[in-house]
Amino acid sequence: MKVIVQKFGGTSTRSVETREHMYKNIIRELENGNKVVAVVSAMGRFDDPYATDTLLSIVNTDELTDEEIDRLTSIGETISTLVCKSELSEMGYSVETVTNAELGILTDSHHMNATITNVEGSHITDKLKRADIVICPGFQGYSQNGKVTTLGRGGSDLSAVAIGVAIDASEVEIYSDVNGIYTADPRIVPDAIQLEYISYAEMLELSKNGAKVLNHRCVQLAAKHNITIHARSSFDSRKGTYVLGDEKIMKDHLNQLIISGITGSQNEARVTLVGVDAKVNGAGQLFEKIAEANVNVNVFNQALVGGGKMDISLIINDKDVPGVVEVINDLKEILKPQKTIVRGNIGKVAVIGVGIKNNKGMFQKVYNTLMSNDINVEMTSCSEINISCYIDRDDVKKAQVLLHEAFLG
Ligand SMILES: Nc1ncnc2c1ncn2[C@@H]1O[C@H](COP(=O)(O)OP(=O)(O)O)[C@@H](O)[C@H]1O
Ligand SMILES: N[C@@H](CC(=O)OP(=O)(O)O)C(=O)O
Repeated sequence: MKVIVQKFGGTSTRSVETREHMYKNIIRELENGNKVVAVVSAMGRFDDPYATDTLLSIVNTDELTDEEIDRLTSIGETISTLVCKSELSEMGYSVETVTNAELGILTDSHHMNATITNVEGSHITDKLKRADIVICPGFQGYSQNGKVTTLGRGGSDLSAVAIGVAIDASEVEIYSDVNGIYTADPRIVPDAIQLEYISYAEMLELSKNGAKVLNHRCVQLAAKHNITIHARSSFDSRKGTYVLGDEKIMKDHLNQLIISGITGSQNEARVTLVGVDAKVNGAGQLFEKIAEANVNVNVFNQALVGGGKMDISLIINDKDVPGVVEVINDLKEILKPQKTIVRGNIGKVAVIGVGIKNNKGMFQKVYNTLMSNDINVEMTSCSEINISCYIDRDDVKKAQVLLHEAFLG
C-alpha cells in the first residue's frame, strides 16, 4: 500500500459537479489499494461564496492586520476540507480531517506570504492508520507564536509538497482544470502543446514568470527533496506532466524540446531616473534603500549619458511603485535626477528552455519576432534558460501567441 498526496485547487473544489470529478481521482487510488492524503484549496474563484478573493472582497483589508487577513482567508480552505469530508463520508468512505495545528506546517511570522521553517507529519500519519482518506486544508501553516499564517497566493501547491516531504511521499499529484504543463497557457495560446516532462529548473522559471499552473515555491521545495510532481487534470484520467530533475530528463532523453514554454505577466512597472549625478555611487545607495523597503528589483540598467550624468532604469512590480518613489524622493539631494519617469503599464513575456544556452540566435529570434510585429521591447533580461522581454502590458497576450508560433508552431 502506498500513500498518495493529491492536491485539488479551486478549479477542482469549486462545485458539486467539479468535486464529483475530484472524488473519482481519490477513489481510483483507493481501488488500487492505496491511501490518499488530499490537500484542498478554497472552493472556486472570485464570486464563488467561499473562494479566497470572495472572502477578501467582503472586508476592507486596509482595516485589518496581515495576521487578521490570514485568519480570514485560511477559513476558505477549512470550509473546503469539511465539505469534502462530509461528501466523501456520505458516499461511504472512511475519512479524517486535519486542523491547522495538526498539519504540522511551521512557518515564520511573515503573514500572507509565510516561509515554511519545519514540517512534521505525525498527525497525518496517525490519521492514516484510522482512515483511507485524510483531508488537509492547503495554503496555511502556523507560526511559532501560534498564529495562523498563509503561504502566499497559490500556496496550496506548496502545502501539498511540504506534506509530501513530511510523510515521505515519492510523488505528489497536483490537480487543476488543465491536463498538466503546456508550452504556453492554453487559455491564451490554443495551440499550446502538453509536455510529458519538464525539469524543475524550467518549471521554476515558468512559474516565477507568470505560469500560475504551479506555485514556484512548491517547485523549489520539490527540487530540494527530489519529489516528482505529477501535474494533471481532475477532469481527465490521462497522465499529465511530470516535473522532475534535469539529470533524469537528460539521462533518459525525456525532453527533446529546445524551448519548454512561453509565459507572460502583466504586473510590472518601469521607473527611470534621467540624468543622475554619475560621480556619486547613486545606484548603490538606491539599491540599499530599495532592499530596506523590502522591494524586489526584477531588472536594472544603468547607462552613462555624458556630461557626468547617467540614466538608471528599474523594472519592479507595480504594487511596489509608491515605495520606490518614496525612496527616490528621500535620495533626491544625493542622486540629483533631472527627472523621474514612472511607466506603470509594463508587462513581460518570457521564453524558457534548457536549449537556450546551446543554440545560437535565440535572443535575436525573440527580439525580431516582437519588433517585426510592432511590439516595442523596452528592456530585457537573459539567463541560460530564460529570455525575458519587458513590453507594453497590452501586448503581452499577443506576444505569447507570436513567440509560440515562432518557436513551437
Ligand atoms: N504553461 C501552462 N500550462 C498549463 N496551464 C497554465 C500554464 N500557464 C498558465 N496556466 C493556467 O493555469 C491554470 C490552472 O492553474 P490554477 O488556476 O492555479 O488552478 P487551481 O486553482 O485548480 O490550482 C489553467 O487553467 C491555465 O489557464
Ligand atoms: N486559495 C488560495 C490557495 C491556492 O493555492 O489556491 P488554488 O489552488 O486554487 O490556486 C489562493 O487562492 O491563493
